[in-house]
Amino acid sequence: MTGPDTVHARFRHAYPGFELDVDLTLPGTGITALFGHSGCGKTTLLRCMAGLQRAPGEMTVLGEPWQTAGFHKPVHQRALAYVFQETHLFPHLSVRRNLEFGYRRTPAGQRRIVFDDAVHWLGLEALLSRMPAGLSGGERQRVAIARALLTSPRLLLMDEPLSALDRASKQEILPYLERLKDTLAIPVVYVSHATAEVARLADHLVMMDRGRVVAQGPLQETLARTDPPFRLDDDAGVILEGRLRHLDEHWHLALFDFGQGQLWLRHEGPMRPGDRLRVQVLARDVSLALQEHRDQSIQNLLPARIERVETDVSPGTSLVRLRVGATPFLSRLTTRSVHQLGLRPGQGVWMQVKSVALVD
Ligand SMILES: Nc1ncnc2c1ncn2[C@@H]1O[C@H](COP(=O)(O)OP(=O)(O)OP(=O)(O)O)[C@@H](O)[C@H]1O
Repeated sequence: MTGPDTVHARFRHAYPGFELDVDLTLPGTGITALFGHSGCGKTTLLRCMAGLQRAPGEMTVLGEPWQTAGFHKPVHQRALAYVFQETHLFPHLSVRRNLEFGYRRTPAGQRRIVFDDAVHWLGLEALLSRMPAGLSGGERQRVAIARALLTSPRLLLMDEPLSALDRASKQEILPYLERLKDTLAIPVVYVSHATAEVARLADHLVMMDRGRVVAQGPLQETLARTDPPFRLDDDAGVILEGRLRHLDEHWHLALFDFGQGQLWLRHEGPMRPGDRLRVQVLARDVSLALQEHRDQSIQNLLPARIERVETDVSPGTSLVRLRVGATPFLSRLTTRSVHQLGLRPGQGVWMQVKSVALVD
């Protein structure tokens, strides 16, 4: 399905020993994460979308054809920005001049992003007169992203933009990317290996395996899929979105409301009631009981219904897919427990959640 509010990409391309064959329709706003093991074809797909890699197929961006059976819009005529792991800033130009380079590339009548807005969104006010060599890795990447935005793209492609940064720089830049996600009204396709990054930023997820799309959809539903090859081994779990309802200062706990239920999490850092949060609940932190046991240490106890019981990565463990209202959860149990409790689809159970992590 393609339309004025979507990005449609359909490509086939072969390298020796590798074949890309995808047909994707992505939302026209928000961040779509392209996720998958090394070598599954993420960068090749991005290059096909950009037109840098010539491949038979189709590409339509918000109703505008970039590629059809008999037409290939030249790369330089596409309103497209590409942010890489390496920033490719001009070393001899100040931050301001680097940004102006992006800005001036777009004719005045086609500019949709104001210079000062991009500077503000990426927090670059104090860096404008600096030279790239004197910037930290995170600062350089912020400049590269602002420069890309100042070309007023209709599509932003980001290929592992944080992977060259250390943990501290990643933490520094993530809030800026989050802010952009809420401000920008264009589609962003974001390649990443890191589940934490995907969990924090993406709205939509595309999982790839050996050149094929194996799952795609809204982040929460797609991350919670249990059927191979989507399964995320140790990272299997779900992401919940909701609001902070209440802070219990005495016990240093925060009550998180995901619409269909509530969970306690540790009160960390600055938080205020009403704040929107994303939290991760890993399958290994969820256990199940047939009755409501209040006489145990786990604070988070929720009634749930079993949807499916699946074999796991090893035969000794099973993955149970559940729902609390409409919200999916996963629980990793030993296969012996599944048999002893007689767990089966449709059954009502009590879900005990040992730990809930704020996605940071
Ligand atoms: N120019 C090329 N010539 C031949 N084979 C290529 C070329 N570019 C990529 N490949 C192969 O195509 C496959 C997909 O590569 P691609 O870089 O798209 O994967 P990826 O998912 O982005 O990997 P990573 O996460 O490691 O960056 C790999 O097997 C790779 O070796």
